[in-house]
Amino acid sequence: MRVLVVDHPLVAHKLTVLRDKNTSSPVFRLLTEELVTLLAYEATRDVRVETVSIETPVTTTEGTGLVKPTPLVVPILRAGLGMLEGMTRLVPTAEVGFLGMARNEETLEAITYAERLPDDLTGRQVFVLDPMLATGGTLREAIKFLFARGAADITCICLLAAPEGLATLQEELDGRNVTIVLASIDEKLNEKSYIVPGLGDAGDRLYGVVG
Ligand SMILES: O=P(O)(O)OC[C@H]1O[C@H](OP(=O)(O)OP(=O)(O)O)[C@H](O)[C@@H]1O
Ligand SMILES: O=c1cc[nH]c(=O)[nH]1
Ligand SMILES: [Mg+2]
Repeated sequence: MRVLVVDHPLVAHKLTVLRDKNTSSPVFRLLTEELVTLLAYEATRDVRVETVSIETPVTTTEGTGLVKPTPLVVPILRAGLGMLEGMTRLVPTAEVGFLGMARNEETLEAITYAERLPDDLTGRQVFVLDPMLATGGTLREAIKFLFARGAADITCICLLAAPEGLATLQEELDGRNVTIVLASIDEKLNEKSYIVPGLGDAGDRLYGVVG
C-alpha cells in the first residue's frame, strides 16, 4: 500500500478553511469539490491510457486516450458524495458506482447499507472517494469488497487520515495494489475516534445532522 500526501499551498489553504467550524455548509461543499479536483490530479497519474490516432485539421497524429472501460469511481455515501463532482470534473467519462456505509459510533463497526456497483470488476481500475479515514474500518471493508468483485487496483482519495487508521490499513492490506491520496495526515484520534484536529463529522458538515 502506498500513501501520498499532496503538498501544495492551495490544498493547505483550502483545507484550513474547511477545518474552520465557522465555515458554512455551502462553502464547505464548494471547497470539498475544489480540493478533490486538486487531489485527483495527483491521484490519476497512473490512470490507464493508450496511444490513439487522430486527425487534426492539418495532419494525422498520435495522442493519448483513456483505456476502456474507463475507471470506476466509487463515492462512499454520505460524505464521499460531496467529492463526486470534483472527481468527475476531471474524469468526465468515468463510470460511477455507489457504496452506502455508516460507522456505528458505539462499536465503530462499518455497516454497508447500500450497494450499486457492477457485479464483475475483473481487472478494473477503481477510485474510492471518502473524505475521512479515521479508524480505517470503513475503507478496509470497502476495499475488501471491491477486490472481492475483481478490482485490479484501488486508489482512495481522502481529505484527512489519522495515523492509527493508516497503520491499520497498512497492516491489513500489505502487498495489495492500494494507493491512498490525502491532503493531510493529522495528529491522532480522540476518545470518540474522531480525527484531531480534523474537521468534525464530514457528512454532517456537508449535508446536516441526521438523527
Ligand atoms: O475510518 P472510520 O473510523 O471507519 O470512519 C470514517 C468514516 O466515517 C464517516 O462516515 P459516517 O459513518 O459518519 O457516515 P456519513 O458519511 O453518512 O456521515 C466518513 O465519511 C468515513 O466513511
Ligand atoms: O473525524 C471524523 C471521524 C469519522 N468520521 C468523520 O466524519 N469525522
Ligand atoms: Mg458522518
